Amino acid sequence: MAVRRVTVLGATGSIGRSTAALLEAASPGEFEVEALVAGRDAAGLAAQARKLGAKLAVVADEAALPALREALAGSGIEAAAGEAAVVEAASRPVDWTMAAIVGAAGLASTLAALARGGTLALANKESLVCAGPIVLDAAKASGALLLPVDSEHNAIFQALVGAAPESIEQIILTASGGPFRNATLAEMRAATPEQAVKHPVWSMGAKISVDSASMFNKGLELIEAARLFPVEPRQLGVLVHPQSAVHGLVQYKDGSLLAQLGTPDMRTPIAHALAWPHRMQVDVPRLDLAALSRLEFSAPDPVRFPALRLCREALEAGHGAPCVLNAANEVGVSLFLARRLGFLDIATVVEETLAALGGERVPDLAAVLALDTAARARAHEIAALRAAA
Ligand SMILES: NC(=O)C1=CN([C@@H]2O[C@H](COP(=O)(O)OP(=O)(O)OC[C@H]3O[C@@H](n4cnc5c(N)ncnc54)[C@H](OP(=O)(O)O)[C@@H]3O)[C@@H](O)[C@H]2O)C=CC1
Ligand SMILES: CC(=O)[C@@H](O)[C@H](O)COP(=O)(O)O
Ligand SMILES: [Mn+2]
Repeated sequence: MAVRRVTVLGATGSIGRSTAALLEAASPGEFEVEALVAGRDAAGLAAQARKLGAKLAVVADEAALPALREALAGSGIEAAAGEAAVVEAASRPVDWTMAAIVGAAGLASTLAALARGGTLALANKESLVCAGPIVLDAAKASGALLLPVDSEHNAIFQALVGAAPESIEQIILTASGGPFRNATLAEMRAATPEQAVKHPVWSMGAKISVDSASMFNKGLELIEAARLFPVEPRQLGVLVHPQSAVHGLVQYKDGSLLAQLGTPDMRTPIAHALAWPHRMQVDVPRLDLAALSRLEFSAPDPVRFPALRLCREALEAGHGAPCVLNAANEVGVSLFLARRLGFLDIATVVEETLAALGGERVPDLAAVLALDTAARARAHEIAALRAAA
């Protein structure tokens, strides 16, 4: 088989490291790494670039360039920094790109990779949420193949293969319920960042871990699913499933329910996207159904987890509402992690920012970026008022 060239955006993060582990475990000559991109972790990026024999390593933060250069000295690996360098790295010709930068910060490189063509394995759900039609149009224009890596969407993609849209009755996303699945509202009000990032099942970056705790992750995933799959919002459902063994389900109109199961390890969906349409050997622990013995499912609690309602409202409102919701949530999460906002206030900041700016139109990328900036500013103002109250 011909060598496949790959680029990893967000290489030093949780998804990036899982992707690197698969590339490292592959047979010699199977993959060639073109570029690795990170935010500011120069040491982690350089170590990974050396291990994988990358041609280029890029940090978004220009202040991290001297450290990156020093860490790569003598390796022959090119080093670069800044937002333009990130986009240039994403535009370089490769067969496969992993988009795993966290947040709307990943949008420009996701679009650059799609414009170039090839396969884009998408973990960066925020880019689909804040600019869904623009991302999908970019894939269509270049003929790029967009494969979902988010575990639920990857599962649904697998359960949908070969399905006619009219045969689908419902798509169900499973949710672990996060660290506060059984917490009281009072406990959630007093929640600390340490408690919120302690996910009961998955090992992930801080932002998505907080999103899982608030269930904004599942709400963002509802919007992501509406962008990716040929169904109406009313055909999308969420079930809390604490074991996280079933990742997603498709209910067909003949009564069949198809699901994808596996141990909660992101190497499986990443490998699915890396090998598609084939399968590759992955040495993750196998799901032992007899040991698990029981699979539980329940409806999410709308009172403790208003995020699902807010995300559904933004999805129904369309236009700029998902962009505003995403930006406000990113602000809320970062303030919460910095101990400047209460956990439950994240949803309040999102709701109030949506009420202020959710009706804006976003005809093009410039409008999306302007609305993202405006929503962040408004979310900061709202959060400051809450902190002062
Ligand atoms: N982790 C998981 O299991 C899953 C994650 N996802 C999605 O995948 C994405 C990544 O998540 P995760 O890996 O957990 O996040 P992490 O926080 O672990 O990693 C984020 C990565 O993005 C880089 N980064 C941050 N800001 C920038 C920037 N401005 N420009 C370039 N790179 C940047 C970070 O670099 P640095 O290290 O230098 O800060 C790091 O490499 C998110 O969108 C998340 O929702 C989806 C499903 C599962
Ligand atoms: C692994 C993955 O895809 C995450 O998005 C995961 O779903 C988070 O867990 P929650 O179900 O708790 O949001
Ligand atoms: Mn997910």
